[in-house]
Amino acid sequence: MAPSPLPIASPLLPLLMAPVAFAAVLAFIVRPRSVRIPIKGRHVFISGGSSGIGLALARLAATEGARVSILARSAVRLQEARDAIRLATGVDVAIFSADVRDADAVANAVEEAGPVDVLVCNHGVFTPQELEKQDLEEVRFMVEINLMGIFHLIKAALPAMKQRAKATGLPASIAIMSSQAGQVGVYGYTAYSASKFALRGLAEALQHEVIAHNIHVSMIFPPDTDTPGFAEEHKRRPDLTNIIAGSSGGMKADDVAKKALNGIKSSMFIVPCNFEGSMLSIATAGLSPQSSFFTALAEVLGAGFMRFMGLCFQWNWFSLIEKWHSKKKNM
Ligand SMILES: NC(=O)C1=CN([C@@H]2O[C@H](COP(=O)(O)OP(=O)(O)OC[C@H]3O[C@@H](n4cnc5c(N)ncnc54)[C@H](OP(=O)(O)O)[C@@H]3O)[C@@H](O)[C@H]2O)C=CC1
Ligand SMILES: CCCCCCCCCCCCCCCC(=O)[C@@H](N)CO
Repeated sequence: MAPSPLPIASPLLPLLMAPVAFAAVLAFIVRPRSVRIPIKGRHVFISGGSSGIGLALARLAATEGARVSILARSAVRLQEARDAIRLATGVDVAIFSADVRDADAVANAVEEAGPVDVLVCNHGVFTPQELEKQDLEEVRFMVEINLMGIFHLIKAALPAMKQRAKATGLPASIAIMSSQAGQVGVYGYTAYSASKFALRGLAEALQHEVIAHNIHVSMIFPPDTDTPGFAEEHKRRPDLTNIIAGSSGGMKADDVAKKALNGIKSSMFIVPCNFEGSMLSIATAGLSPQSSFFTALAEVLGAGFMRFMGLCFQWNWFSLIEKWHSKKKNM
């Protein structure tokens, strides 16, 4: 008679079962539950939709059959964007000229546009400079547009979004454009990084408040992206900002738009855009919501190693800063 395999297996069994049990627990606890957010036939409202990443997103959403509204300050650039999107897709987008710093103007535009299903808060300004050299006016400019402007948009759109989500039974989305400089502070970006980090607190708290209304919040974290805004920024960016931002590979606006829209559709809270961005997102996962089991697993298993990688990057950056200063002294 063959010996029973049980006596050998029994001490090993719990050991083998532990990872499976852990994975099951993780799959059970991830919140909010992931949903698919449809784009076709829905109203997508994009601030800063007349240029760069916002324009690429507007074009993509129009291609996918959404009704698209874009908002920005310059009426001329809005008209040009509308023409370019019509040429590329045959679709007409609605345009709204308003400054996001003006809460009333934003509320009027949002009301005129009609209830929104997917709100993309994408507008933003970036004028890098060492804080000591930067005027407070410029700091205020960035905070007022990049942070307060987002509050104005969300406050204006939320009531009708809630009603619409309830009436249609379809999940809605509020997406916020941050930056990798909103995950790690970067030389030359004191005001910009502050304005972008702040959005994370806003987004995490907001997700708690709107989940019961079937609204999902997404934060998008692009690296340097080839856009008209970036071309302007690049002219005046301090050397060290260029070097440190270069740690993450640059992207095209269309590719960022694709990543962003896919992230929005699968209701991801954190949406990284490139490989470095995925590492950065694991290293800075903190207490953010996570609806993907696989990403949650990568975060839990990768935490220690990614912290180590983060320290290596900081070591590198501080060495570069030190070298840059000693080179300047010798010149
Ligand atoms: N390009 C990059 O390297 C990166 C960009 N980002 C972020 O992505 C977003 C888009 O950037 P990008 O496409 O490069 O920017 P662009 O400068 O190319 O476009 C910015 C858009 O925002 C609008 N906008 C700016 N200020 C206001 C305002 N006060 N009121 C209303 N609309 C406004 C602009 O229109 P108008 O001027 O007519 O108002 C324009 O449509 C920003 O939030 C930026 O911080 C994040 C990481 C990297
Ligand atoms: C585990 C560790 C992972 C490490 C990877 C780190 C890479 C960080 C680089 C920071 C890049 C900041 C770009 C800001 C772009 C931007 O917002 C401006 N162009 C303004 O628009």
